Amino acid sequence: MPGSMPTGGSTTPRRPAPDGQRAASPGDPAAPVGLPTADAAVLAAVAQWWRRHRAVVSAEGAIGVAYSGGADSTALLLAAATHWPGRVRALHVHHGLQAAADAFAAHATAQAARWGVPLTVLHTDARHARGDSPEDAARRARYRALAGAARAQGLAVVLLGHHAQDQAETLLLALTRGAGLPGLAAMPECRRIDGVWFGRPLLALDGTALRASLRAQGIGWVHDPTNDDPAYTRNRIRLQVVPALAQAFPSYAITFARSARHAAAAQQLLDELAAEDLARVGNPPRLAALQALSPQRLINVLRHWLRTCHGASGTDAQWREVARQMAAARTRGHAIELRVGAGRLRRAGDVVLYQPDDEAVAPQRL
Ligand SMILES: Nc1ncnc2c1ncn2[C@@H]1O[C@H](COP(=O)(O)OP(=O)(O)OP(=O)(O)O)[C@@H](O)[C@H]1O
Repeated sequence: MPGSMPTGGSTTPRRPAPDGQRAASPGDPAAPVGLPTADAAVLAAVAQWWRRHRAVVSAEGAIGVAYSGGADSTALLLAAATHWPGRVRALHVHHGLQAAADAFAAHATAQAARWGVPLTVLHTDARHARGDSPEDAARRARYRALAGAARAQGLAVVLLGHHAQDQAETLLLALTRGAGLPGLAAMPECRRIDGVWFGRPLLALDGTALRASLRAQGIGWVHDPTNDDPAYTRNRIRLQVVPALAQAFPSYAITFARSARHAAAAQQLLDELAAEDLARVGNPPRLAALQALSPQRLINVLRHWLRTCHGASGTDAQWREVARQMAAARTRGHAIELRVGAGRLRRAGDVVLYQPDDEAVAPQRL
């Protein structure tokens, strides 16, 4: 694994994990040696997360842990296996993108075996299309694979190892893209994707403390060298922006996480308002009812309608133009036809309709 860090607790899978146990050599199905003591803060975070969300996620089924072999998911796996003895299933995604992926999978397999946790390696094709971000393509492929495995294994939830610094990075990344509230809300603690619940119990925890605790116990982890590549925006944020931020504002991760929670709460209110407004304007929405709303509220309900009923989204500029044209359409003959996302929003008499691009050609195919 090129570029891996030989210092501290992180390790290349080609070297034995410095955990005082058996070496994690690829293909070595290490015999279970029992669990070391889990970090108290991580254990408490897992227990609190479960108390908050157990009523929503199914109380039945095993608990999945998305285990990359990195430090954070290692700490999470240990805490989960301690909290739910015999009930945890580890899932490792082999992205197939770098030569080291085999070694990551071998390390994860050996570590899970030492702790007596069944692990499944999921192979994905995470290559990105032209113009698509490689990070986004890999993330989408990863969640698809995790959700598919969770459904196949009947898992109650899949837990992820994101912590407070990851949350702050996500917020900063959203700012660099000019995101709206959904982006500023960053990563939720609990979310359903493709019919599967995903949970992030460690979002309030300090990642540095988490690593220090693993190191103190001699528990090893793998370091993905692509995390150091400054070609990726997230890495530049972590390697260049965050150190300066942490020096000037030592509590930045905690306060940023609080801001993300405020944004998430505000977005939830906007969604509730949009659902109420949609019930009032109808589906498809009536133009006159839309015109009775303020421009921002009109955009809010149409955004919600497009997302929930058509799985589509538009840009800021497109929505501003929608609001402008709807306000201007005061006569019966005033046509509206606008591009929004991968489709068109148009007036049909008293209502507005959305026609996705792929549907526009469907009648010719039939
Ligand atoms: N290859 C993978 N297989 C399974 N889960 C993964 C994988 N990559 C990431 N995850 C999950 O997503 C979380 C956040 O991803 P991130 O890219 O920050 O991971 P990492 O830095 O490689 O590993 P870690 O977060 O464990 O230190 C991980 O903690 C883990 O739960």
